Amino acid sequence: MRIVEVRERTAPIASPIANAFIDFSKMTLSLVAVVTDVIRDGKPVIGYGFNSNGRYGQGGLIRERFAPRILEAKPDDLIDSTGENIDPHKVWATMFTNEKPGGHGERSVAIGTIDMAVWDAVAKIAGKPLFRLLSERYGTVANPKVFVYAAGGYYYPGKGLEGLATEMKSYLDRGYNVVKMKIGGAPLTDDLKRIEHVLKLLPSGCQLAVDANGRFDLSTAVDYAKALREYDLFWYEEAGDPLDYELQEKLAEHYPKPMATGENLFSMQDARNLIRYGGMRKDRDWLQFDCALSYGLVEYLRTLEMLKNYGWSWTRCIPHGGHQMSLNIAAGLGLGGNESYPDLFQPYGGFPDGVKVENGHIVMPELPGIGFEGKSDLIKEMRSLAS
Ligand SMILES: O=C([O-])CC(=O)C(=O)O
Ligand SMILES: [Mg+2]
Repeated sequence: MRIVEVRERTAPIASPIANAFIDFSKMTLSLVAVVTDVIRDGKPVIGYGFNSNGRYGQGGLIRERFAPRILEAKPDDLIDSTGENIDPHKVWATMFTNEKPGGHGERSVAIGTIDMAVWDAVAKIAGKPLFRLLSERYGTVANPKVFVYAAGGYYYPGKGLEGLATEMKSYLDRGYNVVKMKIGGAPLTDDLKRIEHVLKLLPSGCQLAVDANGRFDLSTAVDYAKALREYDLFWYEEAGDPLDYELQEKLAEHYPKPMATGENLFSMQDARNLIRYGGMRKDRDWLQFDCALSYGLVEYLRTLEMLKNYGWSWTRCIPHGGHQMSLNIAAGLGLGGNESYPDLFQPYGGFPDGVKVENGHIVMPELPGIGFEGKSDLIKEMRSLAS
């Protein structure tokens, strides 16, 4: 068996929203199809992948470096010991040929996108949902019930407090019990009004998380911490620059409640620096590393191993990105849950058709691969790339 083609298309996911650092008016992503010569139900197995929002499409890197390396490799160098399936670790090593360590840049996004498509193909060839394949391979107990929270609450031109309240209420109406909103794009006093407006409408048992998208210096992060610690927030996310581990560590002195970060750490080594030097507390803080931005599941497995070695439970991981790949990892390997964008970045985010959120959880359907075939608007886009 062999990989016969790797296709990429850069697609828009633009919207007028803004967080504290960027707007999404020109946002794109890469959609990838990995075409194999394995036939299932009379058709070649094709794996699909895409990168998470926030880092733009990676067509240049994929076309110039990573797809050619896969296609130039000897087919036997990419398959596993059964001879009947692709070995994602070997594909990863092939993509990483002649790449220096460190300075990860955005090649981690390009590789992560192809890696997603490879795992989709591997699970389809095995004829099972990816989360079942992962639990079998890595000795974990699969749990198809996954915690999900609703992310949104962006700064929208013209959207006042009422617009924010309507949005948050609509997430609660759809079964979520944790909702997330942006902070740091307005002065502290305005953000506190926005937060209090949302807190007022949350029924008991529901919680709010806030996300500053790396906007603050230490003193602003501390000012926010002093105000935010008066509330009962689900978490205070990405207060300062994602690579400023000292800021994160010092902030903990002022914020005894849960914090979250990690979506902009793109390698096991960066994640390890956060664990070593960021003062993150394994009894309450949350880790948001997103495989689709950070070299894929092959690297995420290394990150999970690192966490285990530092005594962190995988249940402290709730990845960024809101894609079905991380849902499978959560269900298969026992993460704490996954992000979800009920109304944003469609058709890429979300769940297979018919999957409902109940009391903040979804149940994974038993679809082969990652499950993209179960989401009709998404698979239509994907098939249009492959055909
Ligand atoms: O606004 C963004 O870049 C997305 C983000 O931080 C999140 O989903 O946590
Ligand atoms: Mg975030």
